[in-house]
Amino acid sequence: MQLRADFARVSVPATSANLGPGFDCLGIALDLRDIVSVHATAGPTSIVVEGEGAGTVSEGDDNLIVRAMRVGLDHVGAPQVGVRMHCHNVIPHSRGLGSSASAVVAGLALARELIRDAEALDDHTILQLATHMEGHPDNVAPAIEGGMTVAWMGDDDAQALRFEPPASMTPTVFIPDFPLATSKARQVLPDVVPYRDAVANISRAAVLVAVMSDNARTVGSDDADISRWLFDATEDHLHQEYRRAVMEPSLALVDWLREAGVAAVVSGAGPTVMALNHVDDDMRASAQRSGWTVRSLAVSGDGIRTDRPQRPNV
Ligand SMILES: Nc1ncnc2c1ncn2[C@@H]1O[C@H](COP(=O)(O)OP(=O)(O)O)[C@@H](O)[C@H]1O
Ligand SMILES: N[C@@H](CCOP(=O)(O)O)C(=O)O
Repeated sequence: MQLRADFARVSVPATSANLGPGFDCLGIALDLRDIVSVHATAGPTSIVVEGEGAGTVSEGDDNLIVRAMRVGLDHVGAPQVGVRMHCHNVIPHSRGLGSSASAVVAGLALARELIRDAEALDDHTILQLATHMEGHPDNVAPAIEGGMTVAWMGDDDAQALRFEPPASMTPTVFIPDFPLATSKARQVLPDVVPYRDAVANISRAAVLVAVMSDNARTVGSDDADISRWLFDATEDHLHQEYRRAVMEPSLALVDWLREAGVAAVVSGAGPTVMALNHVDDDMRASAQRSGWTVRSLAVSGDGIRTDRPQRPNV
């Protein structure tokens, strides 16, 4: 496979996985984007990181975006190139907002922009490669396609359905000042769970998809507003409680918000907390006083965005 271009720029959204009961399955894209540009050069790798991760993420060939880009180029048999990369990062790292999935998807999307036959790295192929790198498909699916996604592992490959959540939905995220690596938050999960917990999660996750896809109605009721089920639909028994010990403040915040009727969940593997329905000003202010960064983020209808500027500025 030959290269088509020697410059590419893409942006990829933050994502929030699980949404409570949909462990390793449900995800939503949020309107917070990392922008990455790359020059293919003959020289050695050089990376400039601005914003999140500046001074901490690798600026060499083991940088996650570069690794993903190389996976993409290898997959299609394209030549490896020297890399001059610029990263403008706004997605917080190790906070449960899918920064690593966004980095992986950005690298693969950059590879697609550089090669002659973009179809060889279509969204389905990027979903496979990115899921393989991440280990689970729930963040990468909305990072690629935007909106809300249901992703699962088939016998051989990852699959995902995408749909548009209600236009009125603007999640609120509560971002703490402490990080938690996803790998660490996965280590505390049990190998087996009680049957009744699995059943509870299946029902909640199914209700959540119905509520979010905005075309369901309550059986035996004339009330067309099903958003009142959002609270029940975000109840989880599979991962959040098991993770309490590694993010006590996050679970305490979830408890506090839920006691007030807010449909709050741990975002991804935490430690960010996300609320799917309204959070009043007093609650926001109170959380802020306790050190949480509180932001309302619209759902991003787009996943990967590609920008083909006239004059590259790497
Ligand atoms: N934009 C990026 N560029 C390079 N590496 C990144 C980037 N974003 C995330 N990473 C890597 O992924 C790690 C965080 O991944 P993870 O623990 O899965 O948390 P999360 O994906 O929830 O933010 C960072 O410490 C960093 O090594
Ligand atoms: N299903 C995963 C989601 C991890 O999301 P992240 O944003 O924390 O990387 C999990 O719960 O481990």
